[in-house]
Amino acid sequence: MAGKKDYVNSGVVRNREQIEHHVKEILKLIGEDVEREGLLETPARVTRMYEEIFAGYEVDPKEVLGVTFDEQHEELVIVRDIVYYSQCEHHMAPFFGKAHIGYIPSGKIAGLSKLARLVEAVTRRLQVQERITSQIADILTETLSPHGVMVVVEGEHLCMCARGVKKPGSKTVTSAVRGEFRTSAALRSEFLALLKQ
Ligand SMILES: Nc1nc2c(ncn2[C@@H]2O[C@H](COP(=O)(O)OP(=O)(O)OP(=O)(O)O)[C@@H](O)[C@H]2O)c(=O)[nH]1
Ligand SMILES: [Zn+2]
Repeated sequence: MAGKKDYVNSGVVRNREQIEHHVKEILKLIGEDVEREGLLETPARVTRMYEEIFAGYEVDPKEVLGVTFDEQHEELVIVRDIVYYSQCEHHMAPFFGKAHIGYIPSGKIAGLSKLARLVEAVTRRLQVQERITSQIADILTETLSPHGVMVVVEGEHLCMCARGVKKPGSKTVTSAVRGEFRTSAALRSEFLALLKQ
């Protein structure tokens, strides 16, 4: 089912009425007037937004890489600057940034768009950045059996900007290395150098 179209969270669609009801209750509990004009449609809007931002639950990330091609290119492939939006599982606040994926194929390559779809599948959920990073690396390793994988994810977390410690502009960078990237500092440097170009 994954990979060919953009997904909505059908669980959210099925439970639309209940979610709308609970959003309305929260609005009341924070002291809002749910009858004022600007808020009348808000529970429905929030629910429609959940359909999109939690669409990843509908996608098996491994299936996204179901279509691969046999190709004897055993050199570094990088897709960088893949923009993602996710929700922190601690506060349900957005975090967003860019994911950079590099791998060295071993006879099998992935369609380039599928790497971006993989990022979508793992980020459109409640997440932590570290797990996003390692899931991408592990799923690529499992599905393509490449010589190596390196993933770098950059993120800005609104739960650290708008509230709490209030440090806007701080960036979190996470990386995951698998296979030959683990043992070769030269490969890791090549990947990082190509990210800067
Ligand atoms: N490691 C990691 N931490 C995250 C991520 N997103 C949010 N957090 C952190 O999750 C932690 C939750 O800490 P708690 O002490 O339970 O929650 P809190 O009282 O709201 O913490 P503060 O944000 O420090 O006010 C915070 O330190 C957040 O910065 C993430 O992707 N990775
Ligand atoms: Zn948070």
